Amino acid sequence: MPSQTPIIVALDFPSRDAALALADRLDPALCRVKVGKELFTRCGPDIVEALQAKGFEVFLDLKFHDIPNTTAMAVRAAAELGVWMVNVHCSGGLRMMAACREALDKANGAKPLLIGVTVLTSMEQQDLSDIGLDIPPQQQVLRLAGLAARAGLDGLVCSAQEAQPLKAQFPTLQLVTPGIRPAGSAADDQRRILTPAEAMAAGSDFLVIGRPIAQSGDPARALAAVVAELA
Ligand SMILES: O=c1ccn([C@@H]2O[C@H](COP(=O)(O)O)[C@@H](O)[C@H]2O)c(=O)[nH]1
Repeated sequence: MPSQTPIIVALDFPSRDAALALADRLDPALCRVKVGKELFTRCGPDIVEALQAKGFEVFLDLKFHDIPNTTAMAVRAAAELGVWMVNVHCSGGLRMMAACREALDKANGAKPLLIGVTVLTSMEQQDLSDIGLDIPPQQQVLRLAGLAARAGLDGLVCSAQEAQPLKAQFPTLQLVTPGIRPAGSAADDQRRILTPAEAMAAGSDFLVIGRPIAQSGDPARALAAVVAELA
């Protein structure tokens, strides 16, 4: 049965053994898991299958960003892996996102949620200025969200700091929010952060949490604390 939890634990590890060791300490009823660039590049599709065999729904977080045909075929390949969620960069543009939507709509079998990455949660105003975007992160997020909605995407990756205005303008889009930090946790390289409870109150649908759980001495306890915070 599909899980109802909003929590997605990022398995950012360099090996299959390390990722599966953490998965074994987590309960698929309490969280989904995310396979990102490091783990997938080292282990390939096998790691997705191994996590699914343990009962986890998998968010394949490869943030595809390429020309429309290449990205659409990558999204279709992800669907064939049976992942629950897949994502592309909204800055790949409207035609690229629309091509991904069309590829998934034409695919047979279960379709993953198709999510657009807006502005990375590690970025702040200065980072945007550095790449020639002299506007606040929230303005760029809202602009990209409009494109994602036009392309028919199912949701967005954004900071929970933008969840309120996004939900007001795009109520049907699912908001997937990394940059979640329980009170007292280190921000690490994240810049636009909120606590789990703040994020849910702002309108997040899914919370992506990596290091605060994965690098804690007791991941099961760290996950239970987030579950309790949201109860
Ligand atoms: O804007 C984004 C998009 C993706 N991520 C990913 O989420 C996790 C966050 O991990 P933490 O250890 O909780 O910081 C990580 O896998 C990122 O690749 C993101 O942080 N921000």
